[in-house]
Amino acid sequence: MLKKVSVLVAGSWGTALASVLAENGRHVLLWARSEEQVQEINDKHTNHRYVKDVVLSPLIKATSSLQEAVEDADAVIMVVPSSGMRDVASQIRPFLKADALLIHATKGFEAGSLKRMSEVMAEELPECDPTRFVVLSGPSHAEEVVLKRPTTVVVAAQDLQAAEAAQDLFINGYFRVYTNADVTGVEVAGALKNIIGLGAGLTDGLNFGDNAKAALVTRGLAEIARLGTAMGANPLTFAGLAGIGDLIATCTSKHSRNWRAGNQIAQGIPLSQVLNDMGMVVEGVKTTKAAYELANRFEVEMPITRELHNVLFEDKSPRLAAMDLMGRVRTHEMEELPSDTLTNGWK
Ligand SMILES: NC(=O)C1=CN([C@@H]2O[C@H](COP(=O)(O)OP(=O)(O)OC[C@H]3O[C@@H](n4cnc5c(N)ncnc54)[C@H](OP(=O)(O)O)[C@@H]3O)[C@@H](O)[C@H]2O)C=CC1
Ligand SMILES: O=C(CO)COP(=O)(O)O
Repeated sequence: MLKKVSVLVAGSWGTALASVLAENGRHVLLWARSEEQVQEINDKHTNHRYVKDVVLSPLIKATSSLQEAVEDADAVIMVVPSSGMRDVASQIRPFLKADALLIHATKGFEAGSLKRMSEVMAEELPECDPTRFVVLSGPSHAEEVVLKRPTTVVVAAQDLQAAEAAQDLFINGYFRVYTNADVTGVEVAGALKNIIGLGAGLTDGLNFGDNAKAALVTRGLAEIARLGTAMGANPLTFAGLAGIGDLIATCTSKHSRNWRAGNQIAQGIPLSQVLNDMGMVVEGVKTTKAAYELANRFEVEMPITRELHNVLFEDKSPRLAAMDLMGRVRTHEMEELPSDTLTNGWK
């Protein structure tokens, strides 16, 4: 039985996941970095900056002490942005129980090392049992989860028991949790969908229309699956909730910070201003750079990622990027399949 459950940190998604746990009758300890936010959560049961107009369950208690949050915890849910994962993981190392269930819900890679979040956690928490690591991902905007709107996610772990423990912890009538064994696929899909979400915001901002967005999502999925498979993922994972599911949620929703960032860039607002004004994490920007580097490392073709990289970091005009994508050398739709498979239909 998982008695003590903690969530790190009290941003939008951490607060939403804490609310699901509280709905399931769990007492949750939520780590927040500022004393002011801790007081707001404990005294007013709100977290206005990250989840507006929502009254939180009294079962959620906040603390600014990582030690208090993690010591003796049976399950720790890591929801820090990818840029802070290594630092937070190293800070909790002295306090964490070796057999704690460690679930992360972060969508990104570590900049520079290009490591997946579970790899970063494993490096910083060598005493922890790697079979207790779980990733939670899928189409799940915090704004809807805190309103108890029907949502589905997937939890992946090497070990079925760990995945099922995470499933038991979160599942309820509005939050349906599936299991999957493909940790790499679920992490890669969750990170890379944000690039396509940024692209969808750009596409909509340029009024390219529905055909263009359908093309972006479909061809985006093809290049996500191409890189993911090269990194060792099961290609079928990309047809699931962490893949196509989250692409749909991110590319069609105004809740998406990545979509909104792309949309604002299309209006000519500089990237630095977009990120500054958002006041929340936009993982897709750093992930575009990481995926561009991973595509080079694994020698995988990722034309949408490459063009977005050029728009975000090389000052290329989004219209020219779109023209260059449309003008690429003609190819078979399933170009990654072996060449005899590609020609089979014509024999
Ligand atoms: N929002 C959503 O709907 C979903 C988000 N996710 C993923 O969850 C992760 C967190 O995103 P989200 O909660 O939305 O982000 P928010 O922008 O809502 O909140 C960010 C939180 O992270 C804290 N933080 C920022 N930098 C660091 C750091 N270096 N170390 C520790 N904590 C830090 C902030 O603290 P402070 O306030 O003190 O600055 C804040 O609590 C991302 O990877 C995102 O992709 C996944 C699914 C859904
Ligand atoms: O991952 C998410 C929904 O599944 C949230 O997306 P954004 O980070 O773009 O808001």
